[in-house]
Amino acid sequence: MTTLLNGKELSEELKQKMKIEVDELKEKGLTPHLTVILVGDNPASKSYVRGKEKACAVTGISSNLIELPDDTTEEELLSIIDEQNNDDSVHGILVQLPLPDQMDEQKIIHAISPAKDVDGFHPINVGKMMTGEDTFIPCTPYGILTMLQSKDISLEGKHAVIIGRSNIVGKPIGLLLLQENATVTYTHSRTKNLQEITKQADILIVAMGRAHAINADYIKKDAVVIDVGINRKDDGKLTGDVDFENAKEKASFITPVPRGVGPMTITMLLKNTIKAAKGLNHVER
Ligand SMILES: Nc1nc2c(c(=O)[nH]1)N[C@@H](CN(C=O)c1ccc(C(=O)N[C@@H](CCC(=O)O)C(=O)O)cc1)CN2
Repeated sequence: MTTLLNGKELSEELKQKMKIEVDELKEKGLTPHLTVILVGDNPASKSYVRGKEKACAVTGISSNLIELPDDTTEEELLSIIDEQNNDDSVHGILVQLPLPDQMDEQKIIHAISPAKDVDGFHPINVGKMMTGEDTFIPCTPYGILTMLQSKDISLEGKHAVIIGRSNIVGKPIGLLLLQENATVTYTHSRTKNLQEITKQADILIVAMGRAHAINADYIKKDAVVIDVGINRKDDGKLTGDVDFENAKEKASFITPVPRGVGPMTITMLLKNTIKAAKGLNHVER
C-alpha cells in the first residue's frame, strides 16, 4: 500500500507548534524578524515570497519584503544586504533566487551574514553542515528530512539515490542523508544508465526540473519517492518530475506535487528564522 507524504498537512501542524514557540519568545520580549529581498518580477518568485510572508504572519514571526526592480545593480543589492546585516532587529535575511543575470548569485550569498543566513546557503553554513555541525540547513532538504522523520522512515543503511546536483537541493540532501547513515548515490543529467541506478534506490529523491521524467520503470518496489520538481503544465496546473499516478503503484511512500515538498520549504524557513532569533547559529557577522 502506498502512503502519501502530505507536506501541506505536516506544514500546518509544524506551524501551529512554531506559533506557540514564537508566542513564548514574544512574552520574553523577542520577536523573530525575517527580511525577504525580491529582485525583479518573476511571477513564481513573487508567489513564493508571498507564501513566505503569509507563513510568517500565521506563526507570529514579523517580516518585511524589500522589492527591487529588475535592473537593480549588484552594488545596490549589496548595500541593502549590508544595512540588514547591521540591523539588530533583523534576525534572518533571505534573497529570493533566481537573481537577474547582471548579479553574481554567489557574491550576493557571500554578503549575507552567516548568522542571519536562514537559507543556509552561505559557504560557512554549508561547511558546517558538511562537517555535521549545528547550523542553518537549506530549507528544501531540511523539509525533506523532516517529512521522512515524521513517518519514522528509517534511513540507516538504506540506499538513497539523488537525481540532481544543485547547491540548494541535490548536494545538501545527499549530505543530510549520509549523516543519517544512508548510502548515497548522486546522479545527474550526464549520468549513464540512470534507470539501472534508480532501480536500486530504497529512497529516491528527484530534483531534475523535467515534468514526469521518472515513472514506475525507474522505481524499485516499495521505494520511498520524494519529488522536488515543480513544473507548470500548459493548463497552468503544477506537476512534479515524477509521474505520480504511475509511480504510486510501486512506491511505499510518495510525495505529491503540489502539496508535497514545496510547503515544507517555507515551513523550514520559519524554523531557521526562529533559530536565528534565538542566536543559535553562533558565527561571526
Ligand atoms: N532564497 C531561496 N530561493 C529559492 C528557494 C529557497 O529555498 N530559497 N527555493 C525555490 C523556491 N521556493 C522557495 O523559495 C519554493 C518553491 C515552492 C513552494 C511551494 O509551496 N510550492 C507549492 C505550490 C505553489 C504554487 O501553487 O505555485 C507546492 O509545491 O505545493 C514554496 C517555496 C527557488 N528559490
